[in-house]
Order: sequence, then C-alpha cells, then structure tokens
Amino acid sequence: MPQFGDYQHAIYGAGLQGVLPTIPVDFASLEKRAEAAMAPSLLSYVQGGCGDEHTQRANAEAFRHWGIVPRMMVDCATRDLSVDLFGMKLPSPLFMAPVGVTGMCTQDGHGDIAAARAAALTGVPLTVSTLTNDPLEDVAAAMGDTPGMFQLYTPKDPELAASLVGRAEAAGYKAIAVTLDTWVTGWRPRDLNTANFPQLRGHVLSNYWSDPRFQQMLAKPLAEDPRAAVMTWAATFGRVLTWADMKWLRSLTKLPIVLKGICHPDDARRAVDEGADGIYCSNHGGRQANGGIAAIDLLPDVVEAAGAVPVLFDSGIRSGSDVAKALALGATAVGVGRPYCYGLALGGAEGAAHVLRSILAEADLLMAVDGFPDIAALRAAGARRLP
Ligand SMILES: Cc1cc2nc3c(=O)[nH]c(=O)nc-3n(C[C@H](O)[C@H](O)[C@H](O)COP(=O)(O)O)c2cc1C
Ligand SMILES: O=C(O)C(=O)c1ccccc1
Repeated sequence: MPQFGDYQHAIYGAGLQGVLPTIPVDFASLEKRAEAAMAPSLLSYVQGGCGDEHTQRANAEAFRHWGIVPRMMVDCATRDLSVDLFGMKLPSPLFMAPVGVTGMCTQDGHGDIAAARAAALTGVPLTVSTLTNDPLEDVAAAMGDTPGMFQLYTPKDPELAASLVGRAEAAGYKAIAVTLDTWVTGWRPRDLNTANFPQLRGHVLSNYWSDPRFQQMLAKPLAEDPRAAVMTWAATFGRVLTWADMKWLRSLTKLPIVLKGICHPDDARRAVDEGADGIYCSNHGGRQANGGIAAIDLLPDVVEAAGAVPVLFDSGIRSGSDVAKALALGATAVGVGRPYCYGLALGGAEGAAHVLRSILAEADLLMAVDGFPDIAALRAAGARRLP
C-alpha cells in the first residue's frame, strides 16, 4: 500500500541520480523563492493580509503552542489517512482552500486549471473560488477523478447566486462552501499602498463573464464596455448574509452546504441548527480582520459545538505537523492556502503537487513516528496546549 511518506524516498532516490528538488519542501524556503519569482503586485496580494498582519502571523505561529505527545510500541508500519467527507472518499484529509487569484499564479493565467491538475495528480480536492480566470466548468473538467468543492461569494443579485450554484452542481462539484466573512474587503495596507486590487482590473471574473444571468445585468456586452462590466461586478459582489438567508441558500442546491468563516462556538451551534452540512473554521488567513486570535486556537471550541457535523479548517497551515495538530484538535479536513499558490507560481501544476505531497509526507511520517496509524487515533489522542 503506497504511503504519503514515500515521497521522502522518491526525493532521496532522485538525489542518487543527481536530481535535486527544484522547489523547496519547507514553507520558509518556498516563500522566499516565491518572493523572488512572483510579480510584486501579485505577491503583495497573495502574501499580504489585514492591518499590520498580526492575526496572519499569529495563525501560523500559534501552532507552536500546541504539541503532539508521541506514543510508542504501536504498529504504524502502514498508515491510513483517508477520510470520508460529504460522501467523498478522500485519500487524505488535505484540501486546497479557495484562493481567488489562483488563476494569476501561473504565467499563462490558467492557474486554476493548473491547480485542478494538481488535484488530479495528488487526490487532494480543490475548492474552486467564485473568482477564477477560467470558468468553473473548465476547472472541474481538469480535476480528473479527484472531487472538487465550489466556494460561493454570494452576490447581491439572488438570480446570479442561483445561477452560479446551479452551474457548480451541474459541473459535478460535491459541496458548496459559502464564505461569510468577505462581503466587504478588509483593510489591506500592502494593496492599498499600491492601490492594487486585481478584481477591479478585470482579473479573475470569468465566472461572471460566462454567466447568463450576469450577462443580462450588463447594459452593453462585456467586449463593448469592459469597464462598466467590472463596475457591475463590484456592485453585485458581496451580499451580507444573515441566518435568515439559510433557507434561501438551502433552496438553491441539493449539495452539502459548508459555512466558511465560522470561529465562534455559538455560530457553529447555530449553523448546525440551521441545517449546515459542514462548518469551515477559518479567519480567511488573517486577510479580512486583524482581530488577533489565531484560528487554530478557536478550533477546539468550534469542533465541540459542531458535534457530529464535520469541521473543515484553514488559516496558518504551513507543514505536515500543522495538519496533524489541526486533526488532533478535531478538524475533519484541513485546507492549504498560500503554500500551494507559491507552488503554482514556481512550478505550475507539478509545483503545487510537490507542495501538497511534501505537506502530506511530513504529516504521514509524523504519524508513523508518533504512533498514530490513522486519523481517528490522532484525534483521540488530541494535542496538548503549552503554557
Ligand atoms: C490570495 C488569496 C485569495 C483568497 N481568495 C479567497 C476566495 O476567493 N474565497 C475564499 O473563501 N477564501 C479566499 N481566501 C482565503 C483562503 O480560502 C484561506 O482561508 C486562507 O488562505 C487561509 O490562510 P493561509 O493561506 O495563510 O493558511 C484567499 C486567500 C488568499 C491568500
Ligand atoms: O482576497 C481575498 O482574500 C478574497 O477572497 C477577496 C475576494 C473578493 C473581494 C475581497 C476579497
């Protein structure tokens, strides 16, 4: 049975033939390389966050004050990292979080397709953002046998929301993640100081351009007045959702609905009561509010409140040990965000696949060393909070 940790053998084995990894296996070196390779405006959008980025840093640093206690004399010769999520049988608990400028992360502008190909290569599902450079149907078609999820930015126009969700369902996506924390953009000094916001320059709006309802909303066709089309997008982009909208959201699809951005246990309980199929604990990587508390520190209470409902988690995942800690704290599935974007920028689909494989290999080897044959064992053991 192939193990994710085998990626280590592959790397050392290639080294014996004189072939070294072209992209680093660790986040710090990866980010440094991406800093040198990416266009400054794209780098600042991807790497930056809200305010002085305290929350963003805290997201990653907080993993250090959680620790896993190893167990010995356990048969861990083979590990099973598979999970069941909304009927998807996944080889691992890892998924790619939705990133709205994925499309721009490769030089050809088809980064969404490259990310979908990374999903096909690794079995790691891609959550496709509403904001893509290629229509969601084309992205779905590039995923091979790996299932995908669609992330919805709920537009103010309800018919456009229905159209996007209907298209995602028809294209074969397995769940809809509705993002709650981004109807308005947070205060992002790096982007503000360069007055750069990709969407307003017409990037990553292909799901709107290709949408029949959106086309109806335009006074003139896109090609005749692209500026006005972008303004129509900006005017409809972000609807403020409240619990009163849950029934309407439910009416749009038979697919499981996941609420993204839940960090408070009361909100998790309410989401369960209102019929959410999944809870996605995330603070948007510290891009939206610079409130201070790391998402991983909020995860345990959200998990407890969610009861039997699966909890997806992202914000600050940089390594396999971060993944293991999030699982030990009760996450059902764990999302990688910025790291796979850097992989795409440095090496396209293969680059993103390398980043995912490296994270998975480290998680698997941690489980091997620390005596956890599967995720249930890791979850049962939990993680210890250091003082
Ligand atoms: C450049 C960028 C764009 C993003 N776009 C979206 C998006 O379109 N939809 C969404 O729900 N989340 C979006 N996110 C948030 C991610 O889904 C995820 O919550 C975040 O990246 C986690 O933080 P991390 O990457 O630092 O681990 C974006 C994040 C980044 C870095
Ligand atoms: O950049 C983001 O994090 C993001 O998802 C977004 C998308 C549209 C408007 C504002 C933020």
